[in-house]
Amino acid sequence: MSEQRKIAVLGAGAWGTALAIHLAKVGHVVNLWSHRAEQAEQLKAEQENARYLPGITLPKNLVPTANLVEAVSDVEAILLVVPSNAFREALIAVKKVIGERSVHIAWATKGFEPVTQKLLHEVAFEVLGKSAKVAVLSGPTFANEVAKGLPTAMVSASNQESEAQYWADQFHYDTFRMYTQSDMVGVEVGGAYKNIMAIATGISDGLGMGANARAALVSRGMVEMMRLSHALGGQTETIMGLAGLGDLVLTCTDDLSRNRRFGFGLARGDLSTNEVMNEIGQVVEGAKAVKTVKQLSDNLGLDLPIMEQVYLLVSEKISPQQAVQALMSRSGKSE
Ligand SMILES: NC(=O)c1ccc[n+]([C@@H]2O[C@H](COP(=O)([O-])OP(=O)(O)OC[C@H]3O[C@@H](n4cnc5c(N)ncnc54)[C@H](O)[C@@H]3O)[C@@H](O)[C@H]2O)c1
Ligand SMILES: O=P(O)(O)OC[C@H](O)CO
Repeated sequence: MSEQRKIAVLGAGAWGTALAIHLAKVGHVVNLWSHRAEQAEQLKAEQENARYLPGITLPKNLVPTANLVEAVSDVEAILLVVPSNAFREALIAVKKVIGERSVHIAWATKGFEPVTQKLLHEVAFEVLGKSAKVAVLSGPTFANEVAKGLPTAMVSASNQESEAQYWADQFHYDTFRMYTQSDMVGVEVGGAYKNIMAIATGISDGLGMGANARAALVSRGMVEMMRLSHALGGQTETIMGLAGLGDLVLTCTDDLSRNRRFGFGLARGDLSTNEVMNEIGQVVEGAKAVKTVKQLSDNLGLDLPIMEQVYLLVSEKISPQQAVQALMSRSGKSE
């Protein structure tokens, strides 16, 4: 292990808790912040996050708290794992506490800022300043598997090589590999777009469209991801890696994915978008991301047909059958 560090993880949902468990297992001292006081108390009393990761004991060197000042004031690194819509608010609160102190900051949130359509590194630079030490952590990672210590690989991306390496060093473990990257745009587009494609494959599988259709959605979904990444300044090769193809395959093919299950729910055709969301009871980032990407796509004049149908379906403008019909009736073209 690298030297023992004191690290704060902000956000005590499934992913924040799993990452905090991992960092504690590596040997770091970890403060896990929840924005709900009763949840922090429950985590302390039960040594378990019963709602999000039942049956997994929290290590002793993981300290739950609902006090943000307590959580971040004497740590050398902060990892944000709040939903994308709460990202800016959480970062502003952090900035107020740390002031000009130099702290390593990263996030494992996947998505765009819904109101501004910005990628999260753009939000981070706005709040913290262009020279801030920041990184984004992404890749094919179900919280439950990381919390159980199953083998996992991720990427740590930063415009400063030393920052990407810092986070890779803190996470490295015999069950965990963290690759470094410099393409924050590509990594963030991959993490946000795969959720939209997971909704699409959930719908397709929910309708019983078969394995051929699922494979077609995954590969054409990757082409859409590349188009958006390229248009926003990301590199095509990044999309071939863990944060693109890797996460696309994971989320589109396994029912642990909430976005995929959300698609299944929509395919039933008898529930509203909100009703399906409530049934899932956890963050479904793809439902927010598809609205952002639709606006970006219109502004940039991109051809993203699968995203377009997911958008119409999530917005309750068409039925699942109409979405399939629209995709299958498109004119032929070269691959
Ligand atoms: N669960 C996974 O396997 C996984 C893996 C990789 C990335 N992610 C990403 O991590 C992010 C968080 O997902 P999750 O799985 O932990 O979600 P979750 O639904 O399990 O939990 C969300 C957490 O966010 C908290 N929260 C809600 N509003 C908040 C606010 N305003 N301020 C602070 N906290 C707030 C909730 O109390 C809850 O603890 C998402 O962007 C998700 O895409 C999740
Ligand atoms: O459960 P999902 O669909 O939010 O996916 C979780 C992770 O992002 C998978 O990498």
